[in-house]
Amino acid sequence: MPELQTVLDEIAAEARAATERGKVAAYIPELAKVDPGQFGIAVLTHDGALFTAGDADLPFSIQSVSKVFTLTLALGQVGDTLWNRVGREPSGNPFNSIVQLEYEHGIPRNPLINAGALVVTDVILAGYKPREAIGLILRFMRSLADDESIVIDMDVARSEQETGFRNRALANYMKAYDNIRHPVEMTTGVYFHQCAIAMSCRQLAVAGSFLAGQGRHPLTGQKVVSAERARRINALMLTCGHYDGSGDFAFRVGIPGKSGVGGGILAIVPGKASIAVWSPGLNKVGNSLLGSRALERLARAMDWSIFGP
Ligand SMILES: NC(=O)CC[C@H](N)C(=O)O
Repeated sequence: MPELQTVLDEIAAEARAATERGKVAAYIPELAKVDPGQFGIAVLTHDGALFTAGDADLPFSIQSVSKVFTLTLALGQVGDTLWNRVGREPSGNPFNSIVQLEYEHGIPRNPLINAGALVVTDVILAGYKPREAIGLILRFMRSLADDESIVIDMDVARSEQETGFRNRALANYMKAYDNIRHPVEMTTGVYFHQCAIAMSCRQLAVAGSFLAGQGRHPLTGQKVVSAERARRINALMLTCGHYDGSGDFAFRVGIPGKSGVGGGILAIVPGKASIAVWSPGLNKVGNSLLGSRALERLARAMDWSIFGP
């Protein structure tokens, strides 16, 4: 087995030299300003050792990677009753698709597409003011990353607030089926802020590590969720975490992963490691182009695919 640090250094060097880098998300104007030349990667192994390469300490907009963490929070609040309001099947559709909702009567396919994540956020919002729910989510991220310096990028939140008509459409549609219980502006407002949390690869790899450790955080020792819940969240990440690119990601990389349009991906090697990679340029289905490639290369080099060598 090669040295992990050597593999990461090679991957970062290749990424730096890559000419084809994908396209940054432009539908959120603030994200369109991000320099596509950046690349970072961080790996936290099960024994608590951290390895990084490239721009691993630069904060980026975590966007839909936040959906894994809000799902964890919502399951903690309402348990399996969550599944009355959201499904557990891959969508085979783009992350912001609205068509399926009509066929399926306002119940989103899974919690990792926008419609499902809006329901999850609506669940978290119960009993709180929007500001309190945003604080709850941010504190959860800080405690998991063991880092109080994590903040929300308010320019990104505002930018999405100003342009997020599609997400409002999804929320309104589900509200017609009583699957959004708060005013649409409240639920979407909290959702835009959770997406605008800024974190580095290092912080994200640490934050997600409980999913690699059967629910226990390797650095803080905290039991975040049961082993069963960690396993199930990983299963959802594998089948749904890359939208209509989930099959291809499983085929190429072979581990649970969750991407965001900021170009970040959190990937989990159960029992072995938590990985965060970031490169802002996206492929056609909205997943980080170089990030996906880096994970493919890393999983192969370290023999990390859950499907075998
Ligand atoms: N795939 C994503 O990262 C999408 C998140 C983004 N905030 C949106 O709702 O459009």
